[in-house]
Amino acid sequence: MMKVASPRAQDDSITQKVFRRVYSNFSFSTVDDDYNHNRRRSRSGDYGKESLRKRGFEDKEQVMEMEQMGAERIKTVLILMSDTGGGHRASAEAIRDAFNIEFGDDYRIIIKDVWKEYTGWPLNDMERQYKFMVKHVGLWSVAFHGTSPKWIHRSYLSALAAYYAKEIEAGLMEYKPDIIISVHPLMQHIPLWVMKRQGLQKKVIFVTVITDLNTCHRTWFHHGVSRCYCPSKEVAKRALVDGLGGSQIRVFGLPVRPSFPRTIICKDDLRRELEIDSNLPAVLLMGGGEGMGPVQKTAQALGDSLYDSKERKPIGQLIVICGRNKTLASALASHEWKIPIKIRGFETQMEKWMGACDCIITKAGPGTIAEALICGLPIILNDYIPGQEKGNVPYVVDNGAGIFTRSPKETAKTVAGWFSSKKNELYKMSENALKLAQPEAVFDIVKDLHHLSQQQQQRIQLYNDYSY
Ligand SMILES: CCCCC/C=C\C/C=C\CCCCCCCC(=O)OC[C@H](CO[C@@H]1O[C@H](CO)[C@H](O)[C@H](O)[C@H]1O)OC(=O)CCCCCCC/C=C\C/C=C\CCCCC
Ligand SMILES: O=c1ccn([C@@H]2O[C@H](COP(=O)(O)OP(=O)(O)O)[C@@H](O)[C@H]2O)c(=O)[nH]1
Repeated sequence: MMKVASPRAQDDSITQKVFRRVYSNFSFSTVDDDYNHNRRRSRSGDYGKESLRKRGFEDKEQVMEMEQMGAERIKTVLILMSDTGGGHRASAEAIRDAFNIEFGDDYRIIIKDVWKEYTGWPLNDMERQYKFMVKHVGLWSVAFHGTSPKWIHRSYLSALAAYYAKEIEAGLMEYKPDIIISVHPLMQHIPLWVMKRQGLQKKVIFVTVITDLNTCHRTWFHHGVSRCYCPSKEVAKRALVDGLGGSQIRVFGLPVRPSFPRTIICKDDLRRELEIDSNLPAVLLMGGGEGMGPVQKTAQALGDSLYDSKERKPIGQLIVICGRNKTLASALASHEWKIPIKIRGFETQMEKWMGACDCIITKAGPGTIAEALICGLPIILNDYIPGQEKGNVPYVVDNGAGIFTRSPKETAKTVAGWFSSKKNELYKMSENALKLAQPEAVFDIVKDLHHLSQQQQQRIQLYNDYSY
């Protein structure tokens, strides 16, 4: 039977234990006492081992943690995501990698679907529900637009927050985060609600990194965040309209894994490594992490259009990345092909496959689009999920980085043209793609977060120094 959780009602819950250990500086006190304790510590001005031991902190772990608090201690960053599609994890990993590159061991990064691990239905099952809904696009469209009004999604999410408060607190606090980053549209309201109830809003920095390029859902915008990182001006405008302040909004771009801009290997080397023909132009065909969209029909149409039946030879080659869609991979593998083809499952080094190809065909997933732009790949968008992906189409097409068509035959004809008589068009679009790319976005985001974290540390220091 389900229980309605009340975070402060019970003594010695897991949450309280974790919460105290992390935030009460060993005084096992309330939040207010925590500040008093800091004041006492600050007055003494001494964090040496001996001094701590004299004060009764004999436990080795306690002494080490006390020492860390006085100095620049390692900060913990908790990134909240869900595998509803492949884009949220990709962005989370991008942020983690950029933190590591920029700040080394100064930050400990944890990527988690806290809902999945700690809560119950419907939060712990979002992947399956999302997969089901996007297969029935009409249903998704109703869910997406029907939940757009603030009063609808707010009240539902608040009810879920109250219901799972204890579990979510435990989930968040287990990792002792100094910074929480949400890269998911449904991970603002609930953690912020919990943080507010625990008085943690001033201690833990909470930011949102939006991973949709244009027509994103309004659940992304929450007034309680320290920052809302928007990937484009279009999203920033929406954030402003939704009432976020200018000081909360930053527009750096969509975070893409640093391996994309930083892997500078020439196409020939990549093709050798991936065992792709080095002379024929190559088109990459994919459909996000789940291998969605008209991939099979498009592959078959390309099998015809990239074969010159007069000369009896291929004019191009095809790489299909099916992601987690195993049915698609086996259907393609059982087909007979006249052109060179590679059929792959879920790939972990997408930058290599993109770097080895000359253009890409994909549904309008924001992650794939942002990565393709960095690789200078002209894009054929062959599908989009209604709602959040709709606006990605004009984002690409209006900027001259690609085209949109749902017809597999037209797609195949366009690629054949690009690989034969219309090479200039391909080249021009590649240039436009590179102009639109924002390879440094993820570094700008982590640098800004570092700055925020330093500012917060200074504020705490000031408070400790002057509040007697
Ligand atoms: C008044 C009529 C209401 C009708 C509502 C009917 C059913 C409601 C059921 C579910 C609600 C669906 C939530 C809608 C908000 C979605 C916000 C959003 O943008 O979600 C996108 C993500 C997936 O991320 C996207 O992945 C893409 C790739 O495929 C791409 O990368 C894109 O860039 C990404 O943004 O979708 C989800 O995660 C949805 C998971 C659905 C699981 C439902 C779990 C329910 C929990 C909370 C629902 C919250 C609010 C709903 C309010 C319902 C009120 C009736
Ligand atoms: O085999 C694969 C297929 C996809 N991706 C990555 O999954 C993400 C897909 O995100 P996108 O927003 O395009 O679509 P979604 O999968 O979320 O629908 C991108 O970063 C892809 O590079 C990957 O790493 N390996």
